[in-house]
Amino acid sequence: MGLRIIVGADSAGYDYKEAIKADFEADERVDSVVDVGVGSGEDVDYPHVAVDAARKVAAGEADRALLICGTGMGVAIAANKVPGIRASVAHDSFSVERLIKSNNAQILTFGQRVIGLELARKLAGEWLEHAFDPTSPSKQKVDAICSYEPEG
Ligand SMILES: O=C[C@H](O)[C@H](O)COP(=O)(O)O
Repeated sequence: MGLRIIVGADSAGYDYKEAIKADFEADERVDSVVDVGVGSGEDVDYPHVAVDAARKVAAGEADRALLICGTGMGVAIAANKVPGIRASVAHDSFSVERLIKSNNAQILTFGQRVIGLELARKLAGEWLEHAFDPTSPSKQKVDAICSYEPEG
């Protein structure tokens, strides 16, 4: 079974979001792609898009989200406000891999003003390959992160 992915961006990340969304839609490793915006010409502040996407992931409506803003930092900071979500910017191959394999993060973020489009597309493709191994030594560290979540 393929991945259910959410994509989202503010206006500073719109172009990359559209390009990578098209890549995902053509990728057999992806079962579904849901776009939470922004749309063309739309201007929504990045925290609202990021939290919308993160809430959907936390609710189990998708497996992962890829969020894009100018730097990737704002959407990551906002997404991490949602309980249960682990999100980070990663602009290199090793970090993208470890974000899944070490941190079991559900949300990857990019900065359109920071990396080139072709690198972003390549990293997004690599991201689909990685899976968290719950028998790995990383599991107890992720569990420790989760132990600091506020009581629900
Ligand atoms: O982290 C924030 C993003 O980069 C956003 O796209 C731009 O935010 P700013 O307009 O506040 O710099």
